[in-house]
Amino acid sequence: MKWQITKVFNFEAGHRVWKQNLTYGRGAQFTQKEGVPQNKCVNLHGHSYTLEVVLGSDTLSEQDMVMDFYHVKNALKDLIDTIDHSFIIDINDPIYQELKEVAEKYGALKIFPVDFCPTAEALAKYFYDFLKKKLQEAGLLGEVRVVKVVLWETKTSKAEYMPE
Ligand SMILES: Nc1nc2c(c(=O)[nH]1)N=C([C@H](O)[C@H](O)COP(=O)(O)OP(=O)(O)OP(=O)(O)O)CN2
Repeated sequence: MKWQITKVFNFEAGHRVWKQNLTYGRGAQFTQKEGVPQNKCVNLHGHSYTLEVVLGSDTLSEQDMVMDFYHVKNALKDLIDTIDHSFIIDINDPIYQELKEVAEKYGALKIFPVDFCPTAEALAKYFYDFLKKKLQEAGLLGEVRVVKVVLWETKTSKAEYMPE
């Protein structure tokens, strides 16, 4: 890709990494020396997320742009507005049904159901797939590619999704 542009979005959301288990699995050997760690991310908690979407193209439009940043913003606007101040929850999470009932009963909990454990990695893929589909529907995929999506969960932790 000759050109790449990046648009940054910020949103607040809660989630819970219900699959977190620090006692086994990939990398657990680095943690075992600390004793039994707490799986703190299984708790309901929130983040000020920063999302970076990178679009690329080998050509510029008649306006000398990969795509106007304004259009990039609008392609994701509805999704960002929906996920902002929501609680992202996996429909396979054992507490999903009860949380859904609480949300319906009190109306003070906006849930954003997904069908994966909402890690930074999985959410980065979610945004990537969403934006790629938008470009596809607009007939733009031949000219413009989603190069990658970066999702910052905290100031020290981010995930990147760049499948191609
Ligand atoms: N590979 C991943 N690991 C973890 C994820 C994730 O999405 N992908 N998520 C979490 C939690 O959601 C957590 O909130 C963030 O974890 P962590 O970076 O450990 O947070 P800290 O604030 O404790 O980090 P510091 O090292 O203190 O900056 C857990 N793991």
